[in-house]
Amino acid sequence: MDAIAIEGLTKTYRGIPAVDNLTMHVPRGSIYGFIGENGSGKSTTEKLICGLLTKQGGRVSILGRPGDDPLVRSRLGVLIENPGCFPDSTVYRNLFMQALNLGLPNPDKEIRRVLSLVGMESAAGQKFGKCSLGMKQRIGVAQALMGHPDVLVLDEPINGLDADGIRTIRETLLHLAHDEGVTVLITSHVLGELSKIATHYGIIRRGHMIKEMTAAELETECQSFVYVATEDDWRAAQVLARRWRRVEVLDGDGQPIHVKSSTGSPTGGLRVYDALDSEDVSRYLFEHGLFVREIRMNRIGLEEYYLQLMDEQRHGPGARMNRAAYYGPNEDGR
Ligand SMILES: Nc1ncnc2c1ncn2[C@@H]1O[C@H](COP(=O)(O)OP(=O)(O)OP(=O)(O)O)[C@@H](O)[C@H]1O
Repeated sequence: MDAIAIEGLTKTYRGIPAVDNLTMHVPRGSIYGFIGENGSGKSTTEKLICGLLTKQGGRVSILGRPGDDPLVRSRLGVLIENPGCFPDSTVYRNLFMQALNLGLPNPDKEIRRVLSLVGMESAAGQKFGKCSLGMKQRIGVAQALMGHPDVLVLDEPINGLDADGIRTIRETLLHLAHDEGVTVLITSHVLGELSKIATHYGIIRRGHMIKEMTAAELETECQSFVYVATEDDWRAAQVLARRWRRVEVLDGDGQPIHVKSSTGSPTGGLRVYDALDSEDVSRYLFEHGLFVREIRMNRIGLEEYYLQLMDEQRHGPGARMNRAAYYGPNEDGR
């Protein structure tokens, strides 16, 4: 059963749709990465799920009950935008008030539990307003975790966190989903981090869900390629493009270099798509007098898959090929 099921959800601001006939299925116990460009409608959707906004149309069901059922609302833990905390009260006091709101029987124990989950025990006595941005984010997550919610809705929870904070939140969410069966709906623009924890994805554009998929489906859809580094990547690209349909030259960060005119720029290897065997590539280069420094099979990740999907949405299928340094049969007069 889905923890969150949405059909035909619609919300307009002054007649302009922010969420447009949206469908969404968040399975129980999943970590659902909700992805989209700025202004695509993620926060609005989350606010509609949590009842912080009124929908104009559609159905939201949470844990099998209508989204506005008070029983269901009490099972949600929410962090959307900034934590709702009083700046002049201590972190402990803020969480204590939250515990009272939720009617928790042992506030002190619960406050210590959630602060320890986000690694913020030492901040209990500090005024919230004096906490750093990253500390506030962690405290916001702690607040959402109070009362052992069944469903967590987290909007950009790792915004402003340092590496240690990101790891702490990652481990906490993995623990909650795996060991306690908590469902997590999470938005983040840090796709590399999201892909370390998400079991499912929903990709939204202009208020409309354009794709829902499991992490395993993403894996199959992400194209595989042979990564190869040579003594002269630009020459190797030209040689390889005679045999394979698509070859990209990468920069030092492993990103495809834009436009073929940058032949002089430093490189970080090549991607050879459609080559099923790295040995084939290696042999072909050797036959053409090129020395291979490194070679392995690899796949594109979530970030590239997402950028490719967005390019295709904007410009139609195949748009990505125009973005990168692309060596193929029609390039360079060959
Ligand atoms: N209170 C509001 N009044 C008017 N328009 C709004 C309001 N809140 C959001 N919008 C508009 O609704 C659309 C969706 O906004 P939303 O904040 O849901 O996007 P988002 O995907 O969360 O963006 P981001 O990734 O930047 O946080 C945007 O065009 C935004 O300008």
